[in-house]
Amino acid sequence: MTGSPDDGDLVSGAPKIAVPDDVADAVRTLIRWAGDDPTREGLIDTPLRVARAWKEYAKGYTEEPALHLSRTFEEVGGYDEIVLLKDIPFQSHCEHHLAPIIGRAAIAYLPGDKVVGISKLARVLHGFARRLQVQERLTAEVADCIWENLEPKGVAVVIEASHACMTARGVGTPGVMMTTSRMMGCFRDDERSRKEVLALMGY
Ligand SMILES: Nc1nc2c(ncn2[C@@H]2O[C@H](COP(=O)(O)OP(=O)(O)OP(=O)(O)O)[C@@H](O)[C@H]2O)c(=O)[nH]1
Ligand SMILES: [Zn+2]
Repeated sequence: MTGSPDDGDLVSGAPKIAVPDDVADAVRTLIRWAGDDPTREGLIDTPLRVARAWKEYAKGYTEEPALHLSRTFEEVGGYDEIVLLKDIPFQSHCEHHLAPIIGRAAIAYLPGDKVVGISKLARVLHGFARRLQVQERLTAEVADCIWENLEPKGVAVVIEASHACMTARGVGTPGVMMTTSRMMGCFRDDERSRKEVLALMGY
């Protein structure tokens, strides 16, 4: 593979991965298309930075989020109520414009026999968020992953996010938030359970 693994003047920050020449060229083309000169000093290293940044934004493609749920605990002192992690910040990118989606998620489940370390719920969210997404699919993927792997009695996922494709361009509506939810099991079928989980989430 051709590319630039150890660019001398990019010495700080995260370890530098090699960037294939065609990827850097694509960024140069985009800069030129945007109206600037990719050979001017301030933009010389930008193609490498952008390419590496995209590997971070898209880190989810290199992981299988379900694996975060493989270590479960079956003995949690008879706890059989809702477990909720809320206000989980996340970042994603919309698949239509490659623009940032910045939001917060609330993820709840009513355990069956399996309970998972609480950080794992956020790991599952990030595993799906660090891909090109639409918010509806992100919401569904997180809920389905928990449903299939923890076999709980219910799963509820609510995501609120701001889409830069709506705030920084296009319709131009800063501050507008999109809300999506997915309810499964008791949270879908039983109105009291759904009300309880939504109240715990603050809705
Ligand atoms: N349902 C949904 N739509 C999204 C999401 N992210 C972006 N969009 C929308 O995707 C649509 C793409 O519409 P197009 O008409 O193909 O693209 P566009 O001409 O750039 O549209 P505008 O954003 O209205 O300028 C836009 O309405 C976006 O607001 C998302 O997560 N879910
Ligand atoms: Zn978009």
